Amino acid sequence: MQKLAIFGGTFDPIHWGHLLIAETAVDRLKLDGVIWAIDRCPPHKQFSTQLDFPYRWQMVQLAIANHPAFILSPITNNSPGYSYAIETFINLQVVYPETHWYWIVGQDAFATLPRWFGRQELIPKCDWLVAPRPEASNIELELLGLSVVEQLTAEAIAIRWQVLSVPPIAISSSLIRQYCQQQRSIRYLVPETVRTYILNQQLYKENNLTEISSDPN
Ligand SMILES: Nc1ncnc2c1ncn2[C@@H]1O[C@H](COP(=O)(O)OP(=O)(O)OP(=O)(O)O)[C@@H](O)[C@H]1O
Ligand SMILES: O=C(O)c1ccc[n+]([C@@H]2O[C@H](COP(=O)([O-])O)[C@@H](O)[C@H]2O)c1
Repeated sequence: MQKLAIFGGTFDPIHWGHLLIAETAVDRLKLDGVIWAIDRCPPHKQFSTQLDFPYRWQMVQLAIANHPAFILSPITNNSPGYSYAIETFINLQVVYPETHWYWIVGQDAFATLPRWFGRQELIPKCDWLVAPRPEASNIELELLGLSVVEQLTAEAIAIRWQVLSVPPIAISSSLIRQYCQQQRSIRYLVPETVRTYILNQQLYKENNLTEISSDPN
């Protein structure tokens, strides 16, 4: 049976931290692939603040090009409204049957897991790989794990999770958006193809979003 991990996120924009997490998962868990699932409309973030989906999709595509184990999710037509992880999972299960599933989350997303929509169905079906945020200590992560397990146990949800040991990397999408707004360099924070795309499209410069034609739908 093949082993696939889903890496879900807003990816606004994708950065080297994301790529290193996914690479570490492939390497450590001997995965056959990582599926990059971009949330069209994340339920926990204000929709109006996201860069339009086609831009984020295009940047992920550029960043993962030529990596044999990285797959851009074929599910791009999330139904109207919020993008829920459970929907992504159900759709991917149809495309990839006979799969042992993993789900990659950063520590901050892991902390919200006990509130995810459809968690009763989703959580037991995946092995959860948790990437620590660089500022977190081992003790903090352990305590977080205990808290998440306790909250889920109260709802009779069983979870299998483990820490994904990633070299700490203090890059976030918000840092990159901030640097762009301040006209600071983002070289070496994102892949060069992504940096060029951001510059050419003049992204993250407040109120200057334009239509592009690469929407996969
Ligand atoms: N540097 C990092 N270390 C560990 N996990 C990370 C890191 N950057 C992102 N993640 C995780 O990757 C997933 C997708 O992240 P997301 O697309 O929201 O990027 P982000 O950098 O966290 O964005 P923002 O700064 O806008 O919150 C989330 O589970 C998040 O916790
Ligand atoms: O489905 C939900 O209810 C839900 C609520 C909050 C976050 N998530 C997931 O959390 C992951 C990280 O999301 P983000 O937007 O913080 O990058 C991604 O896989 C989302 O699908 C999912």
